[in-house]
Amino acid sequence: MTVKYKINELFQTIQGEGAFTGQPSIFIRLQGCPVGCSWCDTKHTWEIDPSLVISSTDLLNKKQESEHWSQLSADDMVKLFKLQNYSARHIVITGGEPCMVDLTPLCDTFESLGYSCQIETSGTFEIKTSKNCWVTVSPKVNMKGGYAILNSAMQRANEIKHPVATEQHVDDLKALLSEHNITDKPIYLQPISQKQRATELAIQTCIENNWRLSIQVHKYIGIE
Ligand SMILES: C[S@@+](CC[C@H](N)C(=O)[O-])C[C@H]1O[C@@H](n2cnc3c(N)ncnc32)[C@H](O)[C@@H]1O
Ligand SMILES: Nc1nc2[nH]cc(C(=O)O)c2c(=O)[nH]1
Ligand code: SF4
Ligand SMILES: [Mg+2]
Repeated sequence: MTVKYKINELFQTIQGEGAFTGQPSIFIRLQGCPVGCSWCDTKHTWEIDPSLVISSTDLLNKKQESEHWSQLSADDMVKLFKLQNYSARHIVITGGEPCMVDLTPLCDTFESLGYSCQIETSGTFEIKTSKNCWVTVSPKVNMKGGYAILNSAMQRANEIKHPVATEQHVDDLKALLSEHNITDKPIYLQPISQKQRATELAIQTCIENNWRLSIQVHKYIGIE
């Protein structure tokens, strides 16, 4: 049976975060996340309301963020890329929390067509994806949903991208890296909600630890 995914948004833009910043990318945003980060910038993806299903045409025509979602297979999505004349060759699967479902069939389909894949995940669900998929883990410590970071997610990560606003967030990250024995992965700090204090803290902490800064470039230049 063909797997269908719950999709909140599908659009083409420039990756604004982490190691692939600047890369033209097709974004696929899955519906549903139980993790409950108080500062989450995509709260419209949290609930899966069966009464809010829309067609793929309405999905592509969304003018603003909403809790509406479409049910699409990998092949449906490829047809939409063609319909939209997307030229990006990199696909970012985000959410919501994409790792609540098995992403392997999705990434396999895309990779068989020559696309490269990346997922953005909180590290609180087992990561099921293709071997070559680039995995960005943005670990979520002590969030309302009560989920824990999985060691398997920390080990699978190709990069760790940690949102920060306070010293506590930095301490949480250091403890996590030490607990999971992470010594050789690229670490990015991402200031929460473009706040000046958070940005200053991230800059200072990156310099002290030889980590990298990820500012959400798309928000500064006003693209999706
Ligand atoms: C919206 S999440 C979706 C994917 C997944 N649930 C996760 O948390 O990684 C995508 C990225 O945005 C980051 N993020 C969410 N809200 C943010 C905010 N207000 N400021 C900075 N980064 C934020 C997350 O930490 C994550 O790296
Ligand atoms: N341009 C752009 N880059 C992004 N990188 C990660 C995003 C996300 O919401 O997961 C995101 C997003 O929403 N837009
Ligand atoms: S895990 Fe990701 S999508 Fe879920 S609440 Fe946190 S930032 Fe938002
Ligand atoms: Mg975003």
